[in-house]
Amino acid sequence: MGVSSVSKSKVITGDAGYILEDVPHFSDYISDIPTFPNPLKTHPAFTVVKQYFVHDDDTVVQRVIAHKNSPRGIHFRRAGPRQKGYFEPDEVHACIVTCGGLCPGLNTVIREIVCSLYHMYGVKKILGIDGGYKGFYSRNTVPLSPKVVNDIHKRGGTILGTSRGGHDTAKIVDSIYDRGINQVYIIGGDGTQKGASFIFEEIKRRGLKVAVAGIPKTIDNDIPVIDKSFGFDTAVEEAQRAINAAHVEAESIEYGIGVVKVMGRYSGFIAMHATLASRDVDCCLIPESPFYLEGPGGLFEFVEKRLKENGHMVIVIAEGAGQELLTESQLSSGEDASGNKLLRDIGLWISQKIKEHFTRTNKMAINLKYIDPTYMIRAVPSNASDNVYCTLLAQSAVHGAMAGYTGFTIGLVNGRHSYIPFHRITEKQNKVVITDRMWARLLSSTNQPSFLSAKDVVEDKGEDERLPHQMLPNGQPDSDNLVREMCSS
Ligand SMILES: Nc1ncnc2c1ncn2[C@@H]1O[C@H](COP(=O)(O)OP(=O)(O)OP(=O)(O)O)[C@@H](O)[C@H]1O
Ligand SMILES: O=P(O)(O)OC[C@H]1O[C@](O)(CO)[C@@H](O)[C@@H]1O
Ligand SMILES: [Mg+2]
Repeated sequence: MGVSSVSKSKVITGDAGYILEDVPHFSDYISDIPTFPNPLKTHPAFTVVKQYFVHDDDTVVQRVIAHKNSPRGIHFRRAGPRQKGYFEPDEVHACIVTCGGLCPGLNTVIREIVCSLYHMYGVKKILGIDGGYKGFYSRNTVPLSPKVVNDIHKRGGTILGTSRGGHDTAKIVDSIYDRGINQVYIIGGDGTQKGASFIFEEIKRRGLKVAVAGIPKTIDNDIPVIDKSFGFDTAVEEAQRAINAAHVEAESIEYGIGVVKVMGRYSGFIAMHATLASRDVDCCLIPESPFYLEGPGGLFEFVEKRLKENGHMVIVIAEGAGQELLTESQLSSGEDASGNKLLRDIGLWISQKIKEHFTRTNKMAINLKYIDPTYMIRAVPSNASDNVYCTLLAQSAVHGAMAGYTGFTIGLVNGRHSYIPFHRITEKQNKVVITDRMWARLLSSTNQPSFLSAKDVVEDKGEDERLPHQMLPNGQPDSDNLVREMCSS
């Protein structure tokens, strides 16, 4: 097969400002590649469905709000089954790997990739890679079949195991080649998808007919472009249990304070949504919204006020919040095996600070209970809606690989499953935009201070410096977040 070079990003333009940010396809770098009719054409479940196959020209718009004269804007290729296949079922040798932290729904995605390959396309050779990326070159593989994965969606975690670090592109691609694998399904967060992109580039460089499909996973919901990541709904639901417990503890005792820490290294989505869902939370602290403790408009003043008014309060804090308050020596040093910065337990820190404040000022005898449910939230099986979401993600990934697409991540864009080029989801992180309506809704629901105006005066920081994530490098507002915010309005 002939190998030709392809440009890094595949952009196709059309009339009226239409832009398609397309994903790579085997035909971009392998010539004379044979095609086959999609076996779903004769599958009893699908033959009755009108227009089951996605039209080759179907694309999904990124920004749904448009003005009369606005350009049509960025689109992604619509996911789904194609008439033409680039693999014969018995030629396929697929593998699945899970990397990074745990997230509800991992097992459901594994299960549904296996079942879609097996039951829809008749693929029988499917392997699990044990223990994340390093498992490609340091562990034995696990044979997967519908029987093996039948019940796994009822369990938290990942039956394949996961890990951080150990991404060695050359060794991984050698292992893929040596094992004769030609479809690689990679489930993981931003780091994992960066790793998947390197694997794809190396496979393309070697001219191999191997499809690389990413399924984005992150409990923090910090992957851009997509509407939300799987497991996020489950995490928010599970966080309610901890918040309820904190509320029960706090309201049962005089001047009770419940502090709950949830995950969210750089993005406060779990904290924000759990707060909005609960209505028992008095104050939500997230990484995107700097806060301060002392003085007018500070956290201590608000805690005192709320305790005087209600006799108790609940604080939800994301693990990455308040890092700017820690001194150099207080910041946890070191990184995990993937190079992610290790964070100090901010929930414990803030609890101590509040206790010290009330002891020092002798204003009221508070009773503070600190609950850290972070790993409990992550370890549960996915709820019903996440299960359905995981199923569709898995099916879309399989349809894409069978149709010869590669180097893509599958994701929901404005409610439609789409194939998104890796670079679009790895180039930045999705964050809560605190000047958007959703954060305003939270502030109006908790009636907590925004902590902004006083800080502006004290530190006189420009908006761009304080909230760099709100602007793209070109100075334009972050349209991904605008879209998301608009969708939620
Ligand atoms: N820039 C990178 N290039 C290549 N591989 C990477 C990169 N970043 C991370 N990886 C690899 O991806 C895997 C998972 O990365 P990481 O631990 O950062 O988790 P993640 O996928 O971001 O998930 P999460 O942060 O949601 O837990 C690791 O094996 C790591 O070596
Ligand atoms: O499993 P570990 O290494 O403790 O990772 C914890 C991190 O993983 C995540 O759950 C997902 O990135 C973060 O919220 C959290 O900071
Ligand atoms: Mg990550």
